[in-house]
Amino acid sequence: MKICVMGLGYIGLPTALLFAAHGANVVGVDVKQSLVDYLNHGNLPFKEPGLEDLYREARGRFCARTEPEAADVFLIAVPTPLDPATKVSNLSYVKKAADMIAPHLARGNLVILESTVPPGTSERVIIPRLEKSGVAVGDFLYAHCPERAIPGQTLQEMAGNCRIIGGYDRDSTDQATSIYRTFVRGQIYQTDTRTAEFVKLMENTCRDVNIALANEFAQLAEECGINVWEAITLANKHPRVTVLNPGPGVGGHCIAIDPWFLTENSTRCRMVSTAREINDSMPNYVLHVTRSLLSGIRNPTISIFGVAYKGNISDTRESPAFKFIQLAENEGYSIRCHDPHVVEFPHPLMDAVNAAAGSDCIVFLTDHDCFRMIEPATLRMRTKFVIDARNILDHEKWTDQGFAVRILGDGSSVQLVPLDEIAAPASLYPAGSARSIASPSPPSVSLLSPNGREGLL
Ligand SMILES: NC(=O)c1ccc[n+]([C@@H]2O[C@H](COP(=O)([O-])OP(=O)(O)OC[C@H]3O[C@@H](n4cnc5c(N)ncnc54)[C@H](O)[C@@H]3O)[C@@H](O)[C@H]2O)c1
Ligand SMILES: CC(=O)N[C@@H]1[C@@H](OP(=O)(O)OP(=O)(O)OC[C@H]2O[C@@H](n3ccc(=O)[nH]c3=O)[C@H](O)[C@@H]2O)O[C@H](CO)[C@@H](O)[C@@H]1O
Repeated sequence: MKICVMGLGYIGLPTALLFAAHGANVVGVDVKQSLVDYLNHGNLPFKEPGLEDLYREARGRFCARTEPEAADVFLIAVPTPLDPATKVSNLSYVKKAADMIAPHLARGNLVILESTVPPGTSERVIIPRLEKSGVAVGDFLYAHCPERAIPGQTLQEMAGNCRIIGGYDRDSTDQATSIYRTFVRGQIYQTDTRTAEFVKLMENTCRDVNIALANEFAQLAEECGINVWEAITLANKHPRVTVLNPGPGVGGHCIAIDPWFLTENSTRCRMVSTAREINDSMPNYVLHVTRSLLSGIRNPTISIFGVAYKGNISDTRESPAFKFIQLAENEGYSIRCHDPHVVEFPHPLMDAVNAAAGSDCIVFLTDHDCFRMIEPATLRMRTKFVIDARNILDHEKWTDQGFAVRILGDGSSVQLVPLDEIAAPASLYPAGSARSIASPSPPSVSLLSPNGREGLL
């Protein structure tokens, strides 16, 4: 069997290699000549556990090209971004991919759309473009098979997760099912194309709404003076409750985007757009917390630890760090960035020691495991503030080194400071002192460590 995979990114490349490693002859197509050359020289453009081994297994049955060619199966995995101005899906890449396939399409071929699209896109947009080949749908087979693997565990999930296959007709659904069966170990559920499109968007919208709820709980907890992390742990003891984790915002290529795809044609959506609004406002909230800590410090510098959109990956797409940095720079803060996983970022990336040197506050935006290993004693800060927006640190380790730690959602560590208790200017205290955080003008909050004793402002 010959499969032509359109788009060799985070989804298309692993999918192409999985098919090739399981016996298919795969032509991977990407419009980026440089990527095609890079792959054909044996290189991989991004890291993902198991991908190098898979590439070795696929060797001999995978090649990269810039143009499609005749095949039994065409699989589309090109981007479907959101237009930032209109919050409407940009379908130009899937349209182009369908147009590129059409001249090679023959009776009996199967076309699979893996890209995430608004409900109805297959019938209204993709199939009519494929029919320009002169072959009618029904004579070629068509299925939407949304991809649901999570970055960081892509290969494991592509093979192990259950799949939804939405065929144009019975034959399309069954053919697509048997093709995925070559490497999918999970259950395969069959449906129609429009339902498959809708299910994919529902899944990510459900997660977005639940994260928004957690983010709202975090802000409420701060107002109530309690620790949301403890409260979530306790609430989750209930057999029918699962509260997710609050954080500095929702990033990535999917969760921040797909809810808009679901609602773009509707006039009835309230909860979905409110959830988006809450999650999109979290960088503002973290900056608001940062601002209240740094008020009164002259020419303050913020060190951002973690610019990837989530822990232990290098992907920065839609990362909350972008908004936080832009807002902070617009307010005049100097910014330094550190992220050991990320290779390319518009802001210069430094090692931890340099990113923290002379800084006034470290803001942990990403939950990389390696951040837990940082030794605070090695960091030479001007003012020892830490904001843990993911609740990942060993807070006692940091407070022992004189840092005042503010945990997102921990209202038990935030107290109003009576004016006569405001600390003296930072410069009066030696570096390393737990009381080295101060301002000539009063900050509105003070900090206690989780045990309420150390790191007091
Ligand atoms: N990344 C994820 O975690 C993930 C998970 C589930 C679903 N998805 C969906 O899968 C689709 C692909 O996402 P991705 O993350 O792999 O994108 P990506 O940006 O990593 O890769 C897409 C690739 O397609 C190429 N391309 C663009 N137009 C093309 C064309 N006409 N012909 C051939 N190649 C073309 C681009 O050059 C790029 O290399 C999107 O719809 C996305 O929403 C992504
Ligand atoms: C339904 C689902 O699971 N879909 C997954 C999702 O993959 P993802 O990597 O985008 O998803 P997340 O890990 O949820 O991260 C998103 C952002 O939310 C933040 N976050 C997360 C959990 C939390 O409790 N609190 C948070 O604040 C996190 O830091 C990050 O910024 O979409 C893919 C493409 O469609 C799917 O294929 C994949 O199955």
